[in-house]
Amino acid sequence: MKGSIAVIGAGKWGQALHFALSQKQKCLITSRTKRDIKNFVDLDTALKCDFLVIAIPAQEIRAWLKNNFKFNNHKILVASKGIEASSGEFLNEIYADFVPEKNIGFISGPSFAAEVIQGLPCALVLNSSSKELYDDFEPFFPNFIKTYYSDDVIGAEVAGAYKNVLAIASGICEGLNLGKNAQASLISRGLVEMQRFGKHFGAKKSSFVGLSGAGDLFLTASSTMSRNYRVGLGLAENKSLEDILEELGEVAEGVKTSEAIYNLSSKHEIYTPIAKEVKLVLDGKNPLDSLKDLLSN
Ligand SMILES: NC(=O)C1=CN([C@@H]2O[C@H](COP(=O)(O)OP(=O)(O)OC[C@H]3O[C@@H](n4cnc5c(N)ncnc54)[C@H](O)[C@@H]3O)[C@@H](O)[C@H]2O)C=CC1
Ligand SMILES: O=C(CO)COP(=O)(O)O
Repeated sequence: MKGSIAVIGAGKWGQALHFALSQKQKCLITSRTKRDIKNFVDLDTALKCDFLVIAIPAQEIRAWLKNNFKFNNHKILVASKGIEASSGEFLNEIYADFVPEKNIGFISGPSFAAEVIQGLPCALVLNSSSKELYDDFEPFFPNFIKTYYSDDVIGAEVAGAYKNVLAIASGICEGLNLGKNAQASLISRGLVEMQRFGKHFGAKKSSFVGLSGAGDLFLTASSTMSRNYRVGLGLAENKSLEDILEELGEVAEGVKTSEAIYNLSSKHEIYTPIAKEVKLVLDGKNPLDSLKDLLSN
């Protein structure tokens, strides 16, 4: 189907992107389980589209690609934010086994699905080594989403994944009533930390002070609308991770991504104290001890 577009994955973000991409043209959507959404189709029909937007959780992507995907000259935008914990691979590395680099881009920037699905204003960065891919996708987006182009794929990947881990830390800080000073210091130190981590993998500094880095971090690390922030609040209340995730009922990418960052930082000897403490708390360390270790001399 020439010029046709489909969203794969009908979770919160997939549905919000489907809403946005349906404003100017018909947009199909598919998911593992059938949903009562306009223009819902089966996977085979969706895969016949030229343009795909894939919004499935980071840890599921490799298996999904292996079991379901056959490249047919598609142009693809990846909407997920995370790092695969089992391998430590960034999403662009996973997709590289299935899709040529010039055919793929990665969405980043501050964008709660709950606001996008109401048509509220939002700015997104479409990151790809191919400006042509950006030019192809840009006309699909509605007026309420302002899009920017960046070629810093790894910068967007690191920023989008890392901010989820920092949102957990910030939620812990809030839940422990440690105050706004402590929270602001965690968030700003987190920004420096994610930039240091990203630099190691070739990310550009500018991505961290823009929408993909500071923009998404400030949003996610300061709002109960964020699932990752709510994980932090639950940890501060000494709830078990199992209970927190069951209550959430949606993906919180920071949980597995903290493990990936911890392992990558150990392997590459990168100083990432906040991500490390988040991993330790998720493994059972007392949250207050952890925040004390981060915040006191
Ligand atoms: N919700 C939001 O505001 C935003 C989410 N994202 C990212 O988008 C990704 C998806 O998040 P949400 O849609 O919000 O999560 P969600 O928890 O609402 O939905 C996840 C969806 O993925 C599907 N899924 C899970 N495992 C699958 C598998 N093995 N194969 C196929 N489909 C599978 C589920 O059926 C569900 O429809 C995450 O990486 C998240 O970080 C990015 C920006 C905003
Ligand atoms: O990435 C997001 C907003 O940009 C959504 O964050 P959460 O997954 O923490 O809700």
